[in-house]
Amino acid sequence: MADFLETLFRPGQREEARQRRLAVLATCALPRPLPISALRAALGEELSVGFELAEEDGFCRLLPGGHVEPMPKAVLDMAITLLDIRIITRTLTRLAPLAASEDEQCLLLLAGAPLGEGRRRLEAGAPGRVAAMAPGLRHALGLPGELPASAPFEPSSWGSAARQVSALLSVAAHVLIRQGHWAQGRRLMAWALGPEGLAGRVSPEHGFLAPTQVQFLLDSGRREEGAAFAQTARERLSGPENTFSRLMLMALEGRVAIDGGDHRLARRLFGDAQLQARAAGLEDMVGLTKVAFATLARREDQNTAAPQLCLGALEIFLGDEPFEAVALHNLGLAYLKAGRPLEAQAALTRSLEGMDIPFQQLTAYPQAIASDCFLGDTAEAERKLAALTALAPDTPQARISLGLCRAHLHSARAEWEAALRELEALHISDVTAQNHLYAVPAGWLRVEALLALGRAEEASRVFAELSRNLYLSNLSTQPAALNLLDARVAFANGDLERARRVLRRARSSPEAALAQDFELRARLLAFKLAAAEGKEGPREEARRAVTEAWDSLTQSFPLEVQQRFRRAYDRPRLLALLGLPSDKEAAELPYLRGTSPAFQSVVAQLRRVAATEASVLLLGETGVGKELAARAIHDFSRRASGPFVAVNCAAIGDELLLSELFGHEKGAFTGAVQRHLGRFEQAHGGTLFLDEIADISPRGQAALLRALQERTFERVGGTETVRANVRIVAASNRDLAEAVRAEDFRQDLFFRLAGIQVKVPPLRERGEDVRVLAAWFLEQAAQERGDQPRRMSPEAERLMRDYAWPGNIRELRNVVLAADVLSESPVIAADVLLPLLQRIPPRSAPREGEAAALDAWLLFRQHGGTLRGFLSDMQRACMERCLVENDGNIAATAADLGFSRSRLTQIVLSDSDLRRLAGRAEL
Ligand SMILES: Nc1ncnc2c1ncn2[C@@H]1O[C@H](COP(=O)(O)OP(=O)(O)OP(=O)(O)O)[C@@H](O)[C@H]1O
Repeated sequence: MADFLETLFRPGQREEARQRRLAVLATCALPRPLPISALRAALGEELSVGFELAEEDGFCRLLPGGHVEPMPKAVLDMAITLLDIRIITRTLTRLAPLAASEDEQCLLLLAGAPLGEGRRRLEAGAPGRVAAMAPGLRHALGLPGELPASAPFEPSSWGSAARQVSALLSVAAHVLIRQGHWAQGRRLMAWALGPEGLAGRVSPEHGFLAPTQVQFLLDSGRREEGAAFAQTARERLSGPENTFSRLMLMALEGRVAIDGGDHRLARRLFGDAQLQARAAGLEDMVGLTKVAFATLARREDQNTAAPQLCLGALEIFLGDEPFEAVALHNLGLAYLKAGRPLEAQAALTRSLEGMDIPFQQLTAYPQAIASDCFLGDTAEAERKLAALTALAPDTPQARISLGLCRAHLHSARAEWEAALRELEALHISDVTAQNHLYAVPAGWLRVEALLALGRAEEASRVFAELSRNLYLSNLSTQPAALNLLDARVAFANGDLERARRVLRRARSSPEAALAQDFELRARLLAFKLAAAEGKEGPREEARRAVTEAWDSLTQSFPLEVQQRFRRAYDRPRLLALLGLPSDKEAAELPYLRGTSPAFQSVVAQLRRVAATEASVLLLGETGVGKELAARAIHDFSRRASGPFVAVNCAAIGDELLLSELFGHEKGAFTGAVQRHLGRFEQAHGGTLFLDEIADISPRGQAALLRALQERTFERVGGTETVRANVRIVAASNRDLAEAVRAEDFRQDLFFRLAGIQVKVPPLRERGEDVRVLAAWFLEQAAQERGDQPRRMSPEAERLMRDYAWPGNIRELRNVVLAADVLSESPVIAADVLLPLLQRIPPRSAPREGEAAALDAWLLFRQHGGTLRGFLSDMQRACMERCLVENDGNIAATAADLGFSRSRLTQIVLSDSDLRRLAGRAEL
């Protein structure tokens, strides 16, 4: 799953696409023709093929003599929209040294980083023309100083360079907006365009600014203004050089049409835009129209088509990070709608990496955090909140977005009062009221919080406000979910009749079946309604339906997600509400079975250790369930919502172990094509399970010890010190203390790991558990078959009870599953089971010929140590016996034992007891 999108990104093609855009940006920013060699020198090898590709696509002209000609500004939108903001600022700053004059240089610097070096030079009062521009720029950039009396920019005084100046200042405005400095960006844009501002003169020259302007208006909730402007701009930008801008505007107009419920208009606009994009060879635009169609498909509940369209767009957007992010974001939303929350979470999380435009980030983060919270992954939600806090500009929108994220987190932890406080603070803001991207989720969460707090009347008021604000103007958004909320509010207010009616309406909507937990919530409400009526029949039926909905919602989740989800959703409360016996095992750790006192005492120990942060060492024979015990420690602990990462130390060769544990930097060794995060970093906020720890090499032991002592480490090939907050649980089926004595394992590392030791007993000491576990494995097999579980016959049970289970639960599981497959009847007979237990004979009724093996086995069991220790003791016992039988004669004993005389002499000499038994004359 984690890699499901990887295949879409082909590094080679990404690079070419990026170079081409970089070349377009450089060509547009040139004040006059410049040699390609100078540009390459300034921008580095990054542009080895960029200019040729840009020329092939008609975005740039190469003059004889290897010069690049400046391009009309109309193509600049391609570059600015499709490049990462960091690349734009770096490129323009690098071009600055190529400027012929101080003012040109200042302009390039200003365009690249409007609040950086260029601005500092202006403040210092650059000479010449730039100095003359200073008052206007100071005003536009919000610097203190006198306001210019009238429009300060007069293009005519700049002659032929005016276009250049205005374009570069517009780029600067664009950069400001993308960095989140909206007010300054807009002021600068208006000033750069002269007295009429953008709205007054959408000339082909400045066409590239129109989509940004529209996007800005839409994202700040001014939809009508944005749509009107998009239409005017599109009509004026009719020339072929403005195709990209025009198509962008069409896509944006379509977005407004969707929001207004006019799907036909949206479909026509997207269809036309796609046709024209194909005709003009603008592949990226084709990708964008696919995303637009996906939005439409999502709204129309085409839950298979919507993700497909986004995946198609992703394939086109090779190398366009910001656009890949848009496609991934939409993919996430499509998966949410299609009831695939795990995929949604992955796509939404990935999308955040490539987003560099604040207004996108500010809306995308709360959505991604909501998907984490739904799955109970509060650790991930917190990580995102911290990232957003670090990057958010200090604007009203950013404050709202952060507040919304915090409210999601509070709600996920059932801290309803705190959630409500956050939401009420948002509610008073004008920006929230204007912008449905914030108003909808905020209103929704408020209703949920009020319902949870039992403040039904207020919930009703807030709900009315929410539906009035949003749904009267926008009927196309989630009617089923809204109706369900409406029904829940009605029920809370005691209006059962209305609750029933609205619930019916909600469930009749085709979208109802899939959306997140809609079905579960709807059935829960139906149950409450039936319970309120007091009729036992419907009540029973509704109760069964709720359990079924729960199972179907959670069945596709991996184990750890189920754990988190269960906690987040509070299943025990759900069960209590249904009046079902609280299935203790299911509500806690469903995967850990066993009723024997020996096992229950281990579970109690695991619970106790889980409450601490100490390192734990799990000991026990192979297959006793050490990994499961480690997982249980994680799930019982406060880290449960964080990751659980397991590493089998024996399975990884020494050379790979360090990079596996600590990660590596790109280029650290052959094949290290990318930075790779090691298991320590992957387990940040959670638990790292080191299995088979006794098999770790001395080098690995030293590195591990350092990481545990210092709580920091470096990635292989890197110098940066990395800190990961992990709890370590290690396991071994060898006696680790013995390994320390034999100097196979470092004592200092042993003490670090074995803060607390827990011994998991072998199955043969867990009596009842054999039967309990066998029944559980049979039940699982039956579930997979979709059938009734088989049972063991009493003889088969006896056979299992008497068997020694050297491979413990793993062996039991394999045997039971094999018997399940082999058995033709619903009751598994002893003769089906017996051949499966033959590998090592059972303790009782040994069969002829196998008695010796059984003796050896029993002797080994009595010995109680390791096999190596047992064999060496056996060898010694045989020698003693043989020496006695041969009256201390070394030659005869050696012959009996199959040793050479000299080897036996050597052994006997090194052992004082044996020496005593051997005749003195012999040695
Ligand atoms: N209490 C239990 N309830 C249900 N299944 C169990 C239990 N304990 C172990 N198992 C199952 O037995 C198998 C072996 O368990 P696990 O891998 O945790 O053992 P281990 O001690 O770590 O083995 P090894 O030492 O070989 O690594 C797994 O399939 C696990 O799911």
